[in-house]
Amino acid sequence: MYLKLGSVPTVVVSNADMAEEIHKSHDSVFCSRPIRAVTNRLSYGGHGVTFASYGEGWRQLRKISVAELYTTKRIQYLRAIREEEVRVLIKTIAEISAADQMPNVSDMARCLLNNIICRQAFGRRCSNDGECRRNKFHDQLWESSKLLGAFCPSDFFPSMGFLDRLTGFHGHLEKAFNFFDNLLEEEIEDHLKCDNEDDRDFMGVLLRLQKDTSLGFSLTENKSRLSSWYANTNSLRRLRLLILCLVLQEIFLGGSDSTASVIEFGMLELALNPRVMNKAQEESDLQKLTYLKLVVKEILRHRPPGPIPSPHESMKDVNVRGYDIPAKTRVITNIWAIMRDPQFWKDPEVFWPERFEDNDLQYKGQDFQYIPFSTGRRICPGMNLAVTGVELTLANLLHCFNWELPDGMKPEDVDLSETVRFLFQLKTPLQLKATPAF
Ligand code: HEM
Repeated sequence: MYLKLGSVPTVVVSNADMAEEIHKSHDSVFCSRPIRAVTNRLSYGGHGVTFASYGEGWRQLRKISVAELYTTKRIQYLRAIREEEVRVLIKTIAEISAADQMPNVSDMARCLLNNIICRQAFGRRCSNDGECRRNKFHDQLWESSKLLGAFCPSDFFPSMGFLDRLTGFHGHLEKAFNFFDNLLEEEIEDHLKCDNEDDRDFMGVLLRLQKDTSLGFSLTENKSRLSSWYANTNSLRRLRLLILCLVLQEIFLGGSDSTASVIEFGMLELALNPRVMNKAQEESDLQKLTYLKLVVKEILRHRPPGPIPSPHESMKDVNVRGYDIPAKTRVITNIWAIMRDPQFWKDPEVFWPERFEDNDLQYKGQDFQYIPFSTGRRICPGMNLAVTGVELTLANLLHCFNWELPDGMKPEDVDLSETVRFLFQLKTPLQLKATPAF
């Protein structure tokens, strides 16, 4: 579908055939990102991985982060952190249910992920010791996520940037992202003071890398733009640190709430489908978790946390199936519609993990009817980290507790409405009754 959103030409991709055409046959043309007010601020003028335009800087940084942060070896290495944090979550839920209260699954999933990501990134938790309850990151991440998905006038009328100031959008943006700037600066200072440049956490890896002059990526070209945000920043080393730490910021924004949403929606679907919950709880081979893996695949199909990922942009004029698409056309891929297309999916509205039993659909973006992590050069690099964390968490929640809707509540009474910001989240936080299983 071709649209003109404001003054911006836009193509919406909402079926698997077209996704293959755009993200496979013509991926080299469509793998860039448009410059938008919010992502420009977040990425200090188009740096980092997630919001950078396609080019040498993006290629290098993506290659480094995939090789250093998202490998199977590193996921294994971080396993102890995930397991410890899930234990804290289980202990907190046990305390809440012992006090005859109901855990707020939505808040707790976010808290769990904030702690896991914080420890993976900086080597420390963001909650009080020994508990998994709402913490200061919740509101900040929520605010940033809201801004990433919010209507911003200059995104549709790029020549009218002044509207962002008049509407107050610019001020909100500065306030929200100053939090991350300060957090990252503090963490860098702390790590440098401790001379913690080993590979225990992502920050340690990045500090090692930024010293490596053989990497050959130039982080200096946009120094003037960066300097306007960092008036005191004039040393090259510091600039390199800031850019590399953007990768950490992206891990927070990309990895925390998205993974937490899968847990939130997963528990919702299981509470609404006791047959599926019982079958997953009865699974005997806890090493393989064959059925739970199908459940996670179905959660990601039925309720993908990023239903409409950050847009791509074409880098030159191109002809796709007879249609001329000019350079700088924005491409929005509607993952949600693709994964509910009745042409590929039987009863797409029904939550039915068994649909994955007889096929070999994988997350890797090769099967264009199933792309919860997108596809092509921009495919989510954190998918294995995310899936491992979701499987571990759900397996423990189901193994340790029986879960039910609150007393007297029927499935049809549950508020299923979602807010779509940058990510899908439930409007009303999910509260469930948890009874210890032993
Ligand atoms: C279940 C959880 C997750 C889902 C469903 C998800 C999904 C996605 C999607 C749809 C994209 C957009 C790709 C595109 O533009 O075509 C993306 C990009 C990205 N994700 Fe994830 N993600 C998840 C977890 C994570 C985690 C845990 C991390 C890191 C720790 C992460 C890091 C990133 C990064 C850095 C990008 C930008 C890639 C680029 O532009 O080159 N994500 N993700």
